[in-house]
Amino acid sequence: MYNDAAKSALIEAGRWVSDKGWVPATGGNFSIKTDTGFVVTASGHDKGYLAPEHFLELNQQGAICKGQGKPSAETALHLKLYQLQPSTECVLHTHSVAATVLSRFIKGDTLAIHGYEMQKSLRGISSHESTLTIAIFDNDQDIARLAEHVAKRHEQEPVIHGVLIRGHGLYAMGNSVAETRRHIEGLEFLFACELERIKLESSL
Ligand SMILES: CSC[C@@H](O)[C@@H](O)C(=O)COP(=O)(O)O
Ligand SMILES: [Zn+2]
Repeated sequence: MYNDAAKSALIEAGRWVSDKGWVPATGGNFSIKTDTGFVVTASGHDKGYLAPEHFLELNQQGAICKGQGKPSAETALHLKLYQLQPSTECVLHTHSVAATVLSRFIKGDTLAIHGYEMQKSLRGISSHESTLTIAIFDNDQDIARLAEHVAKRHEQEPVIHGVLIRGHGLYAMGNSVAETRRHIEGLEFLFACELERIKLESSL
């Protein structure tokens, strides 16, 4: 994808994800692979009101080629996700209430979901009877270290649709912008269902 088209796609994704309430304040960051490297959001902007000047163009190693401001504080995690799954074209990071709370409620390192038809919104899943697993990582302000934890976990169990960062949010990935958006929407629906189920079961 060309840089300008990549920025337009991310501006549109930002409006959509903001309308959903999944990137409050200046939370979230987005990237897309381009023919020369990556485009990533600049740090500290409201992702619902992005404009072309709110992006940096990076080369394949993550060095800045063009753009103003600082690249997202979490750029290293985006780059790691592209490295781990070379078919990944787009990474969108969101801060929904459901992803934030559920990732705190689950004490272990995995969210396991089964029994929901909506699991089929995720690439490669064809039945509600399968178990979808999403890796959960403790939040860390050292993004390079967090990215290394994700890489280590990927060696044991490939990261396919995304990862949860505890008390922080979701990193979703896909082979196109449309697929990444679908993965976010499907996962957010599943997180919300799980939260409702946990609440109901704990009040019985
Ligand atoms: C609202 S604070 C959120 C940030 O700390 C961070 O997690 C985030 O998602 C946005 O960081 P940014 O540097 O703007 O890409
Ligand atoms: Zn974040």
